[in-house]
Amino acid sequence: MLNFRHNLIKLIPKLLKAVIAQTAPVHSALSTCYSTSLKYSFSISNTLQKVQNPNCSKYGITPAHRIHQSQLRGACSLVNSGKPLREKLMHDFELPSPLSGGKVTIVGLGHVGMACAISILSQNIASELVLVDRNPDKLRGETLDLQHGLAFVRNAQVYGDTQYSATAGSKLCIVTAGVPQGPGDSRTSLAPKNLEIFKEIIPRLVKYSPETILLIVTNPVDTLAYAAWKLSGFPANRVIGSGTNLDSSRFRFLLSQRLKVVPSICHGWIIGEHGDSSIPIWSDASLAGVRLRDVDSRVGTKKDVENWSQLHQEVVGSAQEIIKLKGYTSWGIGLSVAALTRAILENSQSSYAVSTLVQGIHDISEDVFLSVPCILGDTGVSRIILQTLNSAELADLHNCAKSLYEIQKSLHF
Ligand SMILES: NC(=O)C1=CN([C@@H]2O[C@H](COP(=O)(O)OP(=O)(O)OC[C@H]3O[C@@H](n4cnc5c(N)ncnc54)[C@H](O)[C@@H]3O)[C@@H](O)[C@H]2O)C=CC1
Ligand SMILES: CC(=O)C(=O)O
Repeated sequence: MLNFRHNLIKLIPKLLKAVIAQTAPVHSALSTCYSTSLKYSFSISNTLQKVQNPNCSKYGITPAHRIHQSQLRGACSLVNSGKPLREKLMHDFELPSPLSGGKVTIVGLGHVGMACAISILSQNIASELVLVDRNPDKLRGETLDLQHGLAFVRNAQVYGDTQYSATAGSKLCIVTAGVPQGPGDSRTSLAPKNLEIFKEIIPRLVKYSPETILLIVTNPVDTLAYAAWKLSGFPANRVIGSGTNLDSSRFRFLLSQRLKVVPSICHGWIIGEHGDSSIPIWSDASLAGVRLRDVDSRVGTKKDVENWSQLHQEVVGSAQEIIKLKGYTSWGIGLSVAALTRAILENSQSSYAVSTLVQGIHDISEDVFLSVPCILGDTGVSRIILQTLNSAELADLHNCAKSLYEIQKSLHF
């Protein structure tokens, strides 16, 4: 590299002569050789692999020194003192692809949207985060606030816009926009209002990112995941509700508290509807692979003297408890969504309880979205795990499907 740079510097007089005498494209190529030789130790060898400009030979430059003009466009500015500082500081050599595959949009910058954003950013999951909200002041404020922390995370771009064109080419669109529950409100009571909001949002996301995956968080999440599926016209694998991933995580936390271990080694699925009628699968609950029911078959049943089933009641009551205490829930769902986002962007093929179209699964006849363990990757839901459910669990799941179907029938999509 050093020898080569030395040789290039020796060529400078010839190059300058050529620059003055010749046409614009050649000028650009040659003056780039000049500035490159003087200013940079950056990848000259890389440049030479791509050299193509045959005109260089006219000026006594050997084929090895030919430099493709397009690779070096902009470097002329380095010899032009009238150019902006940015161009004096840097030569745009090979700009990153605008569509890196890691572009994520979040619509709705309330408590939940921002918790999703900070969880995704701080874990370096997305390379590009686009924030959308209908409130322009909130949008600008939240965007600036996040941008001011970007020096402390791995390279990621964050920008906000009220226009959906900014979301174009998103790999994943997370929707948290909508009316939240107040104390005492049920999730299902939000359905009519949030459906109207979805009628506005979903077609716009689809217009600009027709290949995206939709991850729905707004409540009632199962009904709205169904709505997003209908409104988008997407195949079902590309519409996911955050579902009972949060409920399962709450369950694992509570198990860990009782067992006095960390949540990551406690396993247990909560399936069905996110919220009040969710279903705990006690038969699968385990500590580091040891099933609780293999140790005590009464766990989670009415005969259980230790009352482990209380944990599920606590899961069901969690949201209202937090809403009463702080007004809203945010961190748990933010981290849950970040985990789902990572699985999709990294094509991890890991399993999560998320809301998906379950028609035909476990003999469910209704076209409803409910949570079951799903494998997630870059196609969205790649597989649904067919759990071994006992008759009571199956009956609960069928009841869930029926009640969701009734709610859907009362809505106008
Ligand atoms: N699935 C889950 O596990 C959870 C779901 N949620 C749900 O998430 C939703 C959001 O909750 P929060 O963030 O607490 O509410 P919030 O009121 O703090 O934020 C909602 C945001 O949506 C925006 N918005 C409303 N309509 C919009 C539209 N048409 N276009 C763009 N932006 C719009 C608002 O301007 C606001 O910034 C609620 O439905 C809530 O029930 C909340 C926690 C957990
Ligand atoms: C609000 C809500 O759905 C939750 O935190 O579970």
